[in-house]
Amino acid sequence: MTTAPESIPQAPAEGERAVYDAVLLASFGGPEGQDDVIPFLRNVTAGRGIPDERLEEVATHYRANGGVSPINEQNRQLKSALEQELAERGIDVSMYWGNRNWGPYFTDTFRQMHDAGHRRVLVLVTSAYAGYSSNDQYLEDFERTLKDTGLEGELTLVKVRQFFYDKAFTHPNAEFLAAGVKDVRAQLEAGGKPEGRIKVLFVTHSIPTAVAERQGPARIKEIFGTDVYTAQHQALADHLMDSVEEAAGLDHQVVFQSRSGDPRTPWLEPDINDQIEEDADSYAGVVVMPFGFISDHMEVIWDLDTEAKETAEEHGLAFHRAPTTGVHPEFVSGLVDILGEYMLDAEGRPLAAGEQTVPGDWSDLTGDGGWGTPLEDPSA
Ligand SMILES: CC1=C(CCC(=O)O)c2cc3nc(cc4[nH]c(cc5[nH]c(cc1n2)c(C)c5CCC(=O)O)c(CCC(=O)O)c4C)C(CCC(=O)O)=C3C
Ligand SMILES: [Fe+2]
Repeated sequence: MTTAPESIPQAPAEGERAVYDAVLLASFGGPEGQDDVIPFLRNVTAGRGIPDERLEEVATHYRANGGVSPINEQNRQLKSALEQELAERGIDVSMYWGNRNWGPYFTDTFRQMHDAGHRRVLVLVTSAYAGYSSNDQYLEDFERTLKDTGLEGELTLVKVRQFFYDKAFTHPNAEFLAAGVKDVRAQLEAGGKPEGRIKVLFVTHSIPTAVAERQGPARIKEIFGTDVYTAQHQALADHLMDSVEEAAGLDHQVVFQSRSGDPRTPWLEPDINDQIEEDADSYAGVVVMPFGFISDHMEVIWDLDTEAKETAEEHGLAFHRAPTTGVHPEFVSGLVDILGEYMLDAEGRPLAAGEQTVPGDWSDLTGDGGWGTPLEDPSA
């Protein structure tokens, strides 16, 4: 079992505990109609050497869904659920929403917040893990947006910590795992294979191995024997398997989806489809846990509900795709607890606190020597 002896979350840094007047929900963004699809994909891949054939292929995933990604509607729902939870707790703060790749863009949201008189903004990013795409790239976006809007020195932004190790994220996922195992057991029973072996596949977004290798700190690489991006997922997967009774004795593995970029550039493996194929002779069913994501956006519904499901069916495996945290009540209230670690009341006390459930020292999960050029095209 790969667990660190100490449990240390990332604490708010000096000066990050303050009185805030706005909370920004910061996300990826997605197209909302057929005409948006290609401009959106160009925004996502700007200057990063994703081949046109790959863009065309990804476009078909969106086109099959009317050119609409579910992600924006999911973020609207998360924003209103957070607003409701904040109001119920009497926390007086205005909520905003902005995206990296589609409207409402950060530039518009930043101006809107400033026009409304807000100066100290607490930022919640819709990614549970620390990594270049899920953390640092957002910080780069915020810096560029402050420059572009001339709001440097006017708006102060503080991004809250990652939360894959917090009850906000682990409790709903534990519930999903238990339900998934029960469902696959029921499917096997109904199919006359009650003794069939079940495997739990924990799936997350692949990233280039070179980007993963640049991330520190070294202590985590030593404990887990892998890169820090994978280690965060491994720690949560192990924790869920340990804490969910229904999953006792089952095999599990962290696998990856949605690789892109130049085919010659190595990305983290195995791909979920390859792993399902490899496991087909040894197992009767799979529980797929998309715990790399917080909502059922396009990458989840395409790569898992379409592709991975087909792969499993081709090989006669029972299949269950677990939900993502979405607007699960424990997720929403747990996120407000985490926001509350940073927000001080009139007496200078934090309004709330999250709770670390995955053991380990998860402080300071950044790129050790800088990220370099994370996604350079080897053919360039
Ligand atoms: C780690 C990670 C997360 C998880 C953390 C997080 O949640 O933030 C994530 C989330 C998402 N990725 C998404 C969509 C896309 N990602 C792409 C491309 C890429 N993702 C990468 C990494 C990640 N991505 C990387 C290293 C690339 C290569 C180029 C680049 O660095 O940009 C591309 C380009 C086309 C292609 O797939 O090649 C698209 C369309 C959507 C929206 C889905 C929707 O519309 O519902 C979401 C939430
Ligand atoms: Fe992505």
